[in-house]
Amino acid sequence: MRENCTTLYPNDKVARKVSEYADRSSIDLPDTLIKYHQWVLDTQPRSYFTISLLEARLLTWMARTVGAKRVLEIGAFVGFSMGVWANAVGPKGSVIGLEFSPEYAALAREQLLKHGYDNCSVVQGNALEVLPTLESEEPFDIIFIDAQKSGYPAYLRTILDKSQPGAARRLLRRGGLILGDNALRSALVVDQSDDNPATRTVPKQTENWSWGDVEHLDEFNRVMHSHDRIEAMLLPVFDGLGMGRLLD
Ligand SMILES: C[S@@+](CC[C@H](N)C(=O)[O-])C[C@H]1O[C@@H](n2cnc3c(N)ncnc32)[C@H](O)[C@@H]1O
Repeated sequence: MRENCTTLYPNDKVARKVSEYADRSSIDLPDTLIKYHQWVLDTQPRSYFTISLLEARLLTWMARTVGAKRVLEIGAFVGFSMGVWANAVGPKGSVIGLEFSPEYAALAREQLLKHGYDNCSVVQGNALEVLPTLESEEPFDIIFIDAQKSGYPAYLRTILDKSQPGAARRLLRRGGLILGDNALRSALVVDQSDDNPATRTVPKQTENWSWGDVEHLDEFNRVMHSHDRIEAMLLPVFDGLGMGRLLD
């Protein structure tokens, strides 16, 4: 490498081929998860909310690598990524998902069961209020943040506050993972100039998103990187996956 730059792929065509190749060359997912994903694509107007199958493979691989048995997801939508965690932790593990929308929460509960995952529970409510009051008997091994982007810094603060070393009950275990999806948001966090086509294609304001949220994602990434209790890695694939390991 002549300069310190990780150029991912030269153009979209090559990137698509590489993504499909990586998909075929990565950890297998059970048919039931493939069908669940297809159900989301076929039935949900906001199917773009859900993670890709390649990201599902990465999350499965990570969960297995850290021996995760308990996963908390913030922003469950219709439950597909909860199903991914449920498959990864196995029937003796458990997954809790927080979801604001009563309709999505109900669909998530229904579809998780329909696809054979009975080790999941969905808590309906505003995760900004639910997370600080969540009582967990055992700490989680992984917390996956995938709700409204403006909430990421607050979710991170709460996780750290509620995971104090030596506390009788803590949210995340020592060595546990904090994962933040969409940490780069179509690269808008890094580049909002005309060079970035997302400045023309990403809407300024939707139900769960406004351009001002870029600042909150940037704050999340900065705190993940600079906090002395976290070792961070920001992966520039998918829509940016912020990853942090809790050190104490
Ligand atoms: C990107 S989607 C999650 C996708 C899901 N993790 C998946 O991969 O299938 C974000 C979800 O967060 C939910 N959400 C937004 N704000 C929330 C909040 N304050 N508390 C809980 N859920 C919230 C939205 O209703 C939406 O379903």
